Amino acid sequence: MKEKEHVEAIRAHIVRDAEALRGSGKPSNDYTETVLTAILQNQSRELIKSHRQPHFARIFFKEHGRTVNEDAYIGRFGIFERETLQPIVLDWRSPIANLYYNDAFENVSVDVDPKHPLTFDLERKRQFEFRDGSLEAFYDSENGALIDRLLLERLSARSGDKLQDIVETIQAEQNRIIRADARENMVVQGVAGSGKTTIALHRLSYLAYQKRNNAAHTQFLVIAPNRVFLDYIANVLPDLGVEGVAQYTWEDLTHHLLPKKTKFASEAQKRMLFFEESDDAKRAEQQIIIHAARLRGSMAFARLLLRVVEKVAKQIVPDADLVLSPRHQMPKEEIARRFFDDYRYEPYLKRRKRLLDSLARFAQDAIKEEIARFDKRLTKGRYADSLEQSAKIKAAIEERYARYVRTVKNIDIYALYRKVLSSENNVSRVLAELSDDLELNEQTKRYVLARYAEADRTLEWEDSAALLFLTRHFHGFAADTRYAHMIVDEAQDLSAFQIFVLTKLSPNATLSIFGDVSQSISPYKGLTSWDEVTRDVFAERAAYKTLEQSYRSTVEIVTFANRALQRYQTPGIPLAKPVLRHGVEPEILQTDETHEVGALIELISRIQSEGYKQIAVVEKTIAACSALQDRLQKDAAYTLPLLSEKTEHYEGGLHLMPIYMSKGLEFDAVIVLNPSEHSYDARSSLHAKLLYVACTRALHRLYILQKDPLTPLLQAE
Ligand SMILES: Nc1ncnc2c1ncn2[C@@H]1O[C@H](COP(=O)(O)OP(=O)(O)OP(=O)(O)O)[C@@H](O)[C@H]1O
Repeated sequence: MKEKEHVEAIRAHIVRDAEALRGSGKPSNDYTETVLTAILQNQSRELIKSHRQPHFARIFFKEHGRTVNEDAYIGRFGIFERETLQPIVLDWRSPIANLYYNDAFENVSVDVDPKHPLTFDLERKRQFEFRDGSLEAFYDSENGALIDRLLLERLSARSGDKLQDIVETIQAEQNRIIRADARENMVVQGVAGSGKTTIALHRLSYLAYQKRNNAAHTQFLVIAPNRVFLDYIANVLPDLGVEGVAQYTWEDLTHHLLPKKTKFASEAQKRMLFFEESDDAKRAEQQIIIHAARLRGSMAFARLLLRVVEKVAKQIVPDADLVLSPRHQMPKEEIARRFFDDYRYEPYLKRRKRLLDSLARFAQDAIKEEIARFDKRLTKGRYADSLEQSAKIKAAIEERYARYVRTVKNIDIYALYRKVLSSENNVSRVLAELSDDLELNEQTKRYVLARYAEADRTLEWEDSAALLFLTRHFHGFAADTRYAHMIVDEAQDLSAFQIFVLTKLSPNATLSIFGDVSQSISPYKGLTSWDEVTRDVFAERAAYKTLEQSYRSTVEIVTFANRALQRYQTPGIPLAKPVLRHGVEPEILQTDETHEVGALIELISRIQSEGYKQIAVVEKTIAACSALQDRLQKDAAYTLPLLSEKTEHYEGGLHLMPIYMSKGLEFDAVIVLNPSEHSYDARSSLHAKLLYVACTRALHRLYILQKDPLTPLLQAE
């Protein structure tokens, strides 16, 4: 059958099937029926989505040991004959679809049945091009070259308003990550634009497909850097057929899990200290702040806290018997047994509550029995005496009970936390594990001790991992945080301790962690290498994978961005390799103070006239952004909307933003404003990384608008 006719035949099937599904499944109180209805509704939604483009590829293959040649169509969603269960189109996530994504053509092993992988030879891959729902053309490839052609075409046509799915062009190295074993934890280090965010979300879709018949195992969590970013990725999961994934920023998750509303200091001031000009005094202060942050984000600190937790837990149970009457006593061993054995699956303060409840029942029984005993001994007519005496018995037991209960210690995790960090011994011990620099350790110790001695000092985000850790042990986490799998994006901004806390969120969850340490641009937090995560958090049991190809930007832009980074390359982390998509060389435009505003407006308008809509104008700091906004308004009545952490919704378009807000996003064109030698110090790896992040946000065009001499960081060597 010709391909066009085949598409129409599939569409006719879709219409029939969707019609049949419409009546099936009804509201019910029965669990099985409810699940079934949800599955049918889901199938119906997928069929409707498939109608426009039922498939995007076809593969021709032969299984080893068999003589027949086979073929299969691959689409976003599987379509099958309902009676015979014969596939018409295979879901891109199905095992056989692996043949399409694999770069080899011969001896490709596929886990159709995980216990017996099958081996195939691939004869051809066919790709289909649909335009506005109509099949325009198809191309065959016997060696993979064609796949590159489609990839280049897709990347050239890409516009960065919202992240999109890439099921047609997933690359082999990305496919291996998407399909990695769900039972395995994974750390992925990928250069800027290597598709980390995209494949993280495709991985969730793949896992959801694998577990599609088991609703209890499809609870997923995505941790992303900010709300703008969550908006940016919002469309991908629904497009990939995954609904209801919990999505949090670290900040939102922290507020959700802590036992009470806690105020954390904003990071604005700290960012100023690092991003504005530095002198020697400021640099010294920065070192101490970085070291104090490392202390609180380290696994050495987590280990110290665990020891503290175990010690404090022992102090909750009094070292004395509960004696309510000569006949009603509970030995301390029994009380400890209840606390440490009977309730061992509960967090400590829940155990404490259960213990107190059980002691209260014991006291009530004691009162009843002692009064009954007294009543039995009474002779007739002494009713008034009896009442009086019963009240006395009750009061005496209650008094003894209350006295005992006062010795069952309660724990305030906030006070405990401050106490831990007000102890010279604790702080010195952890610092000594982190660094041999005695002077720096000493200064940091003094800084930390002074900070935590003050009971009303506002907490910082650096404290959040420890507070969550204490919450978990003493209060427990809310029951709605049971996940099968968690995706952490931009994970270089989290500390090892934060990632460790995430591993403790759900008992059996696994994590896929994506990030790029070359984009660690918050020196006071985050990771500079993955070692502490792979070694201390996962005890070397997480798979470590790297992605080196950069797909987002043109060769010219990636080469330019690499200039900044190559001086400060993290050992073991390679520079980005661009996919062979060429474009226009980045342009460095000269201007001066008087003409800067006019030049910027003119440049924006030139870019827009070329058809680009997603444009970022980036400055180093939020203060510089505000100053520019004012000047544009005053000098030219020009409004340039600002993207900041206060932005609630992101719809794309033209924006001014500090570089740290652009992280994770992408734009058709990026204008970097005045990266001078003054504002981007060639001796600062932080400044180099900031420029790297800024430049790698651009898909097609990069401009530098320069009024002062260009920083050496962006000059050709
Ligand atoms: N296989 C692919 N096919 C088509 N486009 C791709 C592919 N891989 C990545 N891309 C595109 O490359 C761009 C970068 O992807 P993404 O934002 O996921 O990368 P990232 O590694 O998270 O980047 P960064 O760390 O710089 O924020 C996106 O436009 C994405 O659609």
